[in-house]
Amino acid sequence: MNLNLQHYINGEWIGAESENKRQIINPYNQEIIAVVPEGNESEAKAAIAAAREAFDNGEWATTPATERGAIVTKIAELIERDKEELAELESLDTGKTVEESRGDMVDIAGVFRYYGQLADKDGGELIDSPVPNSISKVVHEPVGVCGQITPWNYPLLQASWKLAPALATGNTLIMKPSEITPLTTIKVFELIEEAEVPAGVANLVLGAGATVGAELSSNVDVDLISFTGGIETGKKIMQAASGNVKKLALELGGKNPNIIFADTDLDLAVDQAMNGVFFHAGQICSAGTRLIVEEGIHDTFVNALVERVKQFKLGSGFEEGTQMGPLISAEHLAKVEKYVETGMKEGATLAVGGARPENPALQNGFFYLPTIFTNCTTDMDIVQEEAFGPIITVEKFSSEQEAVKLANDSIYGLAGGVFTNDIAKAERCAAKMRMGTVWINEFNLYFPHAPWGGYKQSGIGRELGKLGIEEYTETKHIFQNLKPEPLHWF
Ligand SMILES: NC(=O)c1ccc[n+]([C@@H]2O[C@H](COP(=O)([O-])OP(=O)(O)OC[C@H]3O[C@@H](n4cnc5c(N)ncnc54)[C@H](O)[C@@H]3O)[C@@H](O)[C@H]2O)c1
Ligand SMILES: C[N+](C)(C)CC=O
Repeated sequence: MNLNLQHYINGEWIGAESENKRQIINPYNQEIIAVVPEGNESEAKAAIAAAREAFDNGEWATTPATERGAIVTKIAELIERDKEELAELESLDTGKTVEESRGDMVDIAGVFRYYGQLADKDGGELIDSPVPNSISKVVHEPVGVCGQITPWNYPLLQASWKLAPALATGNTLIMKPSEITPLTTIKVFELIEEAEVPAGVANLVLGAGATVGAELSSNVDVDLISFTGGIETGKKIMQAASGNVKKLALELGGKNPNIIFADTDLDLAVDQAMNGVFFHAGQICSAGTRLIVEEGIHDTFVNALVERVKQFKLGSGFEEGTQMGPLISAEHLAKVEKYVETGMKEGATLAVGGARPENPALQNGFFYLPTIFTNCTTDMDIVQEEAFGPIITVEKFSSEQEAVKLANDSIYGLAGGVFTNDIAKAERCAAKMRMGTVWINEFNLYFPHAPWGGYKQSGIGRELGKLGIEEYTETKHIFQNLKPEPLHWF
């Protein structure tokens, strides 16, 4: 593997000689695909010191935004140049199909392009000051040193949502990818180096959350922590960040409702219900795993969905025709199996799946069959909790109000969908659904221009769009008195 399997700190690749190593496993066959250094608090502290020095005494923060934007755009061009290598690395690391990874790489280059062109579009604002003979202006400045922590399901996509805006706005950063899927993040740091981002501005530390991640979250020299991952980890990071009142950006879990009205196009709704869940074996924060179906079409819809799901082809992400790869790890497979067991115990009806595949060719991978539970009720754990796998629960509703009530009965508020031909009804539902993204007659579509993030326990703040770059700025009001005179008040 032609990759710098090391940390990248202060412009240097280090760690090859480290005795602490971690094996990176291909979830399709459990083969070791790489061995990387396992960083800990000392590497994290070294990276934080490099980022602090680069921000406080370097030139990145004061580099003209146009120049920073050009460098971020250069990274996009390099990603496009190496997109096939990146896609194959991503699929090797995560098990997702290479077709999905190719789509991710297009999205990722688009994120860097979007923020590359946005970098110099915020010249601040002159305020029409109410004070005579004065100038009042508002400017946006970089936050400072940013800790960035990402999950294993979309390693480079979630990293791009953090790296691109942080660099575009003149911040310095320390990126910690998930310890189980670091390969494409390592590769993008090779491209960051090739794009000549100054040493110390962007740093990469490989390692676990409880060591490297915890240091980034608590260290007083880190000004902002941007985290994407599970709710429980997010709570730990909130606590750790409170030490120096860091700025927080949290992108957390989801249990995303997909409301199917009887007046929808059935084929469309069945097709989109699968698109909403089974990409990457359902390991998607915004997976529409909570189907809420109008009574009148429930049986027809479920039967059609079950028949389509029974045809799924599971296999290697590199094999032509594979529709679903493995789950990420043995631990995660066990978690998904536990949720299926819970669903059975709670009285849900297993309509399809509910087991590992019997295909001998898949026995070395962490495979699980696409699974659908019917006769589900909102009080069930299988309905309320994020299994983060290929499991759909189906509830019934009889009125628009009931559908929205069910959709909102959740601690989560990341995303949701509504399928109906009555657009006024769809808009009424969208207005009442308490979540950061609502799709009407679509599911799981996202692009750099629109903000992404959650209501309730699905997170704090937004990534993507203009809000995604504002997360990485502080706002300052500069007031200038043009005719200063003593007040003689005291
Ligand atoms: N909202 C979104 O945009 C979004 C996108 C992708 C994934 N997710 C969520 O991520 C979760 C799956 O990812 P995961 O299993 O990698 O999540 P996770 O919370 O287990 O780990 C995420 C990252 O946090 C690190 N980490 C773990 N403990 C830490 C600690 N104490 N301090 C600091 N860092 C720590 C991990 O090393 C990893 O890099 C799901 O809940 C999914 O919904 C959300
Ligand atoms: C890529 N995204 C954020 C839509 C789903 C992540 O799990």
